[in-house]
Amino acid sequence: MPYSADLDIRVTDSSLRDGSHAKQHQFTVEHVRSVVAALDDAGVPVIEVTHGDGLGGSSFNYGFSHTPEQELIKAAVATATRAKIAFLMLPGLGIQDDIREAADNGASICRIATHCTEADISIQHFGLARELGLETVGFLMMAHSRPPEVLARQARIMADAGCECVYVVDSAGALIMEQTSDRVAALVAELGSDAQVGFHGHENLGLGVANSILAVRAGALQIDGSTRRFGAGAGNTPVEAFAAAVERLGIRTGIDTIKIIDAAEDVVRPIMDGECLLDRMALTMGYTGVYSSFLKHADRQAKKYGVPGAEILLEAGRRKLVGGQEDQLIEIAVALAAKK
Ligand SMILES: C[C@H](O)CC(=O)C(=O)O
Ligand SMILES: [Mn+2]
Repeated sequence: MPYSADLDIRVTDSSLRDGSHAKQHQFTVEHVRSVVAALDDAGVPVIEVTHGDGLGGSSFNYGFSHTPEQELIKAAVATATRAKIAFLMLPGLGIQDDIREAADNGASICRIATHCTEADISIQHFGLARELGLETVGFLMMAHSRPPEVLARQARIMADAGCECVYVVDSAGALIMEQTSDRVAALVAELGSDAQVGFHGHENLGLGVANSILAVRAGALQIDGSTRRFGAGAGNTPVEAFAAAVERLGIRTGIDTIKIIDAAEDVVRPIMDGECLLDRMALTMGYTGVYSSFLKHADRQAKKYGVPGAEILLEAGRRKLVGGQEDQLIEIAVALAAKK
């Protein structure tokens, strides 16, 4: 079933939210204006703008923002001519008043993320978002860590709470091909016409585009990516590569492929601190199933304690850490330093 009369699927660009991790949350109003203008002109229908860890993420644990995220949201809304502006929130980090403020500032899509076994903590937030007239999206994070039937039950909780599209979120970039499509298919079967299904990929095993195409074939109607892969870990599914590939497959996204290729090179790349690399650290995360947002935290602790960052991540994988347990990376680094 197509997404709408003129789109087969809808793409959300997350470079101004997932890319916030790679930028250590140092986005300025100017960065937001330039990226939103370019993506909007290229026909990207949804652009997500928030601290990497969502509303309220600016903190000692996750990293302080350069500019308050509500200012960034306002700048995005003022710049976009066609694109809708989305924001992310993790219940417990952000609070309900943050959702109200983002709605007042003109954002129109509320994306609520929970660990993939904790959907019940999103119920009141979806209720509020719907009351405010916002479109709703749910994120089941670290989706590689649970089988399709568990995710489907969690998706049902979100849909019943008012979520209009539940995403399989491959936070660790650890899903491989059919592991993606089986999860998406399970959600599609569970939700039927009650809610759409989406997929959010990371590139830690280099499979973002392939996994996203398989997600579409399994029935996903919304796909996330980041232009120039500007996201946590090795980054997200590159929007420009995905747009090019699916255009060749006859799948309509509404994105002008040449314009988004240009935006990646001329607008997004210059504001990145560096490319999001498929290097030892990122591969370790994909291989062992570690939350992509841990990359910069592990990097910092590795430097501080003089221990290998990849070893911190390996231990994080052994411990099966989830988002919110960033402080354990410090403990791991201290223990590794003591062993040395
Ligand atoms: C808060 C996380 O960065 C959300 C996300 O993009 C993911 O889990 O992946
Ligand atoms: Mn992500």
